[in-house]
Amino acid sequence: MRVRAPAGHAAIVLAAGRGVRAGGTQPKQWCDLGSRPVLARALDAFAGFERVVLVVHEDDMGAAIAQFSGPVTIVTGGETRSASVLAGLTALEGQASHVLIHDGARPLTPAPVIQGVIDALEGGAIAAAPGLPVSDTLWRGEAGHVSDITPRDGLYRAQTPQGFRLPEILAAHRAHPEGATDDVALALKMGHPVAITEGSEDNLKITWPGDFTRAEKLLGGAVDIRLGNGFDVHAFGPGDHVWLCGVRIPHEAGLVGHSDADVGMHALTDAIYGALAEGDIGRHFPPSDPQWKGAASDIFLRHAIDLARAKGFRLANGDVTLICEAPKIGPHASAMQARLSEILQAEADRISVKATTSERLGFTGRGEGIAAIATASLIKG
Ligand SMILES: Nc1ccn([C@@H]2O[C@H](COP(=O)(O)OP(=O)(O)OP(=O)(O)O)[C@@H](O)[C@H]2O)c(=O)n1
Ligand SMILES: C[C@](O)(CO)[C@H](O)COP(=O)(O)O
Repeated sequence: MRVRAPAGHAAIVLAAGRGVRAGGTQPKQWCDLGSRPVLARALDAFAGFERVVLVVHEDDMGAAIAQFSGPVTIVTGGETRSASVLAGLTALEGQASHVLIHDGARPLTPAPVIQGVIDALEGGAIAAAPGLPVSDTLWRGEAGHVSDITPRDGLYRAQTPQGFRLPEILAAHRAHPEGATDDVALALKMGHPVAITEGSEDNLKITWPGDFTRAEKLLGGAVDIRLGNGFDVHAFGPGDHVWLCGVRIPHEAGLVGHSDADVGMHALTDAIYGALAEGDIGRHFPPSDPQWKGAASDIFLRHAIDLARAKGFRLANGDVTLICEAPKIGPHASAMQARLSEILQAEADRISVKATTSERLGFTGRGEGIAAIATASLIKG
């Protein structure tokens, strides 16, 4: 489900905290969760909003501009969460009717949670925020012992995004510079009713070190993995070298093809297109088009990986098998691996190049040409 953000609704994503409780060498929102920063994931949820204000610590301004500028307005936060919210609200003053205020430390907010807040505001609520009814018994503890039981009826765990009419929540923050642990508290101090919308257990806030493991488990359940295969053949013809996986190898014959006939790179390119359900090289670079005559095949491979990235995927690994009697591939395999990993901008240990003969059987066995098969796996996120 995609969030439907109405015109006039803006979002503030808070990322100016230092994440002391989570520990680590950098604030939690800048740490990777499933290979993307927590903060990038938090921002993704608001991609459908016209205006998004990202509030960061002054020390992180450079990194924020490098990674997120463009659709997002970036401002410097304050000493406390409330001070950071006020910085975000001030940047939006007069520019939106409603605002959703979200913790940048909540990377997995399901779309229905955000939509529920929007719907309540659209329905006329001044303020609305997601909560989860408390389901455990609540103790008060003193010196390691239970001293009292707090009745849990009517108690909720508050989540974000918390949504408000912008003028009202801005006035609330200005009237209460002492702040509060959330924005609902300030709306209540101003006497505004706050509608409770449906929260989600998946909408966790990374607070403690163990929360990363919980979030990774949740993410793992939703991971989108694609596999593709590719197969290609080129016949030998006149020449004194072949191109295989981007490496020029002297040989007693050349390979015949419209491009440079790099059979290994073609198979890997088709594997990536296959994983994306995007056809094959012929669809993107028609052999009938004279501009690809003699082309270096890295053009095709770069196009395939760029397409994968544009669709939000990254290469998990690629594996190419060349099938021929000659030339011998072994002495060149690591150069091929290095060249492919350079083109794909992937670590070398994600790229494999190997070879086999066909035991002198068939067209490869008779030395009439070279075949290649390849597999590529892509992961979203
Ligand atoms: N001065 C602050 C403090 C907090 N936040 C943001 O508010 C959200 C919720 O705060 P919390 O989980 O408490 O984050 P930290 O303050 O970073 O954590 P800690 O208290 O452990 O240092 C986070 O996205 C955090 O970056 C902020 O923008 N400005
Ligand atoms: C706003 C909040 O996420 C709602 O649960 C929470 O109050 C923030 O708590 P913090 O630990 O003070 O950041």
